[in-house]
Amino acid sequence: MQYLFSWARRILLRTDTQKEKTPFLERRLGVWRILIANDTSFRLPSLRWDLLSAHLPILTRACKDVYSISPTLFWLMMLSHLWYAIEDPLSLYFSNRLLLLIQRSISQGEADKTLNTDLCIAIITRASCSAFTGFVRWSSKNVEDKYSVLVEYRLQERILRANIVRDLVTSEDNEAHLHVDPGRVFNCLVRFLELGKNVISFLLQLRLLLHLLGSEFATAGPISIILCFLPLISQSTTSDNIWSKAYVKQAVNRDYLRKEALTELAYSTYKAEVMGGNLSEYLLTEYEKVHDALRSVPNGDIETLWGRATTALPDMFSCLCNDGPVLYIGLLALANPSQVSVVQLAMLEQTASHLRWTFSVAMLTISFWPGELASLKNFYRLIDLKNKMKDGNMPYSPAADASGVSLEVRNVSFSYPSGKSERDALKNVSFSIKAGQLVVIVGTNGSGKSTILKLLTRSYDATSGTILVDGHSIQDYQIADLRSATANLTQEHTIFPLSLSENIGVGSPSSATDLDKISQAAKLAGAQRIIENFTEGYDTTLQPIRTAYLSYAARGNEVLEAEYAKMDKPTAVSGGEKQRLIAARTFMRMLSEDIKFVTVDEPSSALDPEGEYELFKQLREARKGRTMIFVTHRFGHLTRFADLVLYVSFVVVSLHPDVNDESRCMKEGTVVETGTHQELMDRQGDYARLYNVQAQAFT
Ligand SMILES: Nc1ncnc2c1ncn2[C@@H]1O[C@H](COP(=O)(O)OP(=O)(O)OP(=O)(O)O)[C@@H](O)[C@H]1O
Repeated sequence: MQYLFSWARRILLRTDTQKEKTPFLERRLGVWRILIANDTSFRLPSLRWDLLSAHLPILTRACKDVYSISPTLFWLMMLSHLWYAIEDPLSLYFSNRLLLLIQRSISQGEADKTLNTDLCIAIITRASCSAFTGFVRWSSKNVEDKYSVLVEYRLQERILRANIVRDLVTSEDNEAHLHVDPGRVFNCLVRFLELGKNVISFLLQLRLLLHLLGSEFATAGPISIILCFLPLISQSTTSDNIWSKAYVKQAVNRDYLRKEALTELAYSTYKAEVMGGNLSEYLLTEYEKVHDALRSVPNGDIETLWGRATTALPDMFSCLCNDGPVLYIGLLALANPSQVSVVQLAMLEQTASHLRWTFSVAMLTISFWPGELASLKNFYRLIDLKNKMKDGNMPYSPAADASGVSLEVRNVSFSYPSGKSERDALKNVSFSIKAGQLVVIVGTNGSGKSTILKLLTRSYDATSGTILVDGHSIQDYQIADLRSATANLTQEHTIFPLSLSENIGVGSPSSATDLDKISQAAKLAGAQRIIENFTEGYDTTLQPIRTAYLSYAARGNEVLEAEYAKMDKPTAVSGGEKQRLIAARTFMRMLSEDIKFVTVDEPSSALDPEGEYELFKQLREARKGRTMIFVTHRFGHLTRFADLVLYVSFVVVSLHPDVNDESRCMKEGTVVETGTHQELMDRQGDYARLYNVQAQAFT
C-alpha cells in the first residue's frame, strides 16, 4: 500500500500547480535536509526530454568536435555500436531457433537428414555470431581506448589554450574556476551511442517477443503480452534516483554535526592543542554520547537513503512482475498441459528477460543525463569564456637602441574587480617616468605600490584615467608585444613543476635549452650554488607533479611502500633559495630578450642582507637601455641610485563629501611625494621620516 502511495506521490509531485507554489521541495532524510528543484516540464517518468532538447546545440557541437579529431575512429565506433544493437536480438533469434530444432530432434527420436542439416546450420550460425561478437568486442575496445585518449589530449589542449590566453581579470571570475574533465566529453558521447544502441536493440527484441507471443504463444493471448510489459512499466514509473535530480543537501542533525567536529579534532590542525590540553578522554566520551544519540537516526548518505523503501512490498512486487509471464503460462499449463512446452517457456523467459535488461540499461543511461550534460556544458562554458580586457591593434616595437620605455600615468584610479571594499586601491595617481630611468616606489602597506606595477604591465586596466607608453595609450598596443618587451620579478612568482634548468630557461622561451645562458642567469641571481648542491643539478625537479599511486591492497606491503615513497618525493627549498631561483628566470629574460621595461616587486623579502644587496646590484647593472621600477620596503641601498622616487601612501577620502562624519571616510592609495632621494630628504616629509626610521636601526 505504501508503495502505491509513494508511486502516486511521485506522479502527483509533477503537477504544475505545485511547481508554481514552491521553486523546490524540501525533505528530511536521516541527518540530511534536502532541497530538490522542481521539474518544470511534463515528462515520462525518468526521461528528461527538456534537458536533452536544451542541450542539443552543445551535443551537436561536441559530436562535431569529437568527429573532427578522428573521423575514421568515429565511424568505427559507430559501426561497432550498430553491431551491438543488432547482436542481442540476433543471438536471441539464433538461440530460439536452435532450441526449437533441438526440441524437434528430441521429439522425433530418430535421425532426419533435413532436420540434421538445419540443426548444423543453426549451430554454425549461433557459434559464428558469438565469435564475431567477441571479435567486435575486442576491436571496438581497442578503438574506443585509442579514441578516448586522443580526444582527451586534444580537448585538454583546448582547455590549456583557453586558460593560457585568459587575462587576470577574467581569471578571477567564478566561471574561470569551473571544474572540467575533458574525458567526460567523450564519455557523454559514448553514453548517447549506448542509448541509441539500446533503443535499437530494444525495438528489435520487442519485435522478436511479439513474434513469439503471436506464433508460439498465440493461445496465451493478450494477458501474456501485458505481463511481459508489466515489469518494464513498473520499472519506468517507480524508478526514482536522487543523482539525476538537481538538489542541495545539508546535514542538520546536531548530533551528527558534533560527531563530525569531534572526529576532525583528531587531525593535525588541532592535534597539538588536543594533546596539550589532555583532551583525549573527554573527546572519546563525547563521541560515545553522540554515537548513542545517532543510533535511532537512519544513517547513510542521501543517495542510499533516497531509494530505500520502508517495506519489502516494492521489491516483492517488482520480482513478481518479472516472473509474471512464466507464472501465467505455468498456470495455463496446469489447466491444459498439452498447450505449452518447456522449450517454448524457455524461449519466452529468455527473450523477455533480455528485453527487460536492455530496458534497464537504457533507463540507467538516461538517469546519468543531467550529470553528463552539465559536464559537457561546463567544458564549453570554460573554453568559450571571453577575455574582459580588450587587446589593442597597434604593434609595439621600440627601436633596438631605445633607452627604455617612457611612461605617463594621468589621474589614474583603480579598484580590483574582485575587491571586497568600496574604496579604490589607487586614487587619482599621476606621475611620469622618462625612458631609461630607475624608479623606486616606496610607501605604506596596502597603499597600492604593487597595483601601480600591475597597471603599468597591463595585468589590469585602470578604472579611470590614462596610462601612456611611449606617448600612446597602453590599451592601443597589442598586449603580447608589450609583454615581450617587459620583464617582471615579484615575490608572487613560483617555481614551476619542471626541471630547474627549464624553470630558469622559460625566462626566454627561445633560449630555453641554452645551458650557458641558464647558468649565467643562475650566477647573476646567486642561485648557482643552490642548484649544484642537488645530485641531479639543473635536471632536478623540486615539486614534481604527483602521479604515483599506492593501491589499497598495497598499503602495508613494506617493499611497495618503500618504492612508492621514492617515487612521490617533492623537495622543498628555503624561502631565500626560492627567491634566488626565481630571480634567475628574470635574469635569463634580460640576458636573452630585447627587454625595455623591468618591474621588480619586493623580490628579496626572504634574502639575507648580503644576498639582497647583491641582487639589487646585479639588477641595477642590467638597467642599460631599460626603464626599471622597483617596489621595496628596504630601499636604503636603492633610492640613492634612483632617478625618481615615488612615495605612495593613503589619503583620506570622504564617501559623502556633504556629510561631516569620520566613519564615512576611507583611505585610498595615491602618490603623495615624488622626486629624487635628496629632494625628498630635503622636503622632510613622509619619505624622509621612513628613511630615518630605517637608518636609525643602524646607528
Ligand atoms: N587581487 C586583489 N583583489 C582585491 N584587492 C586587492 C588585490 N590585490 C591587492 N588588493 C588590495 O589593493 C590594495 C593595494 O594593494 P597592493 O598590493 O598594491 O599594496 P602594496 O602597497 O603593494 O602593499 P604591500 O606593501 O603590503 O605589499 C590593498 O588594500 C589590497 O588589499
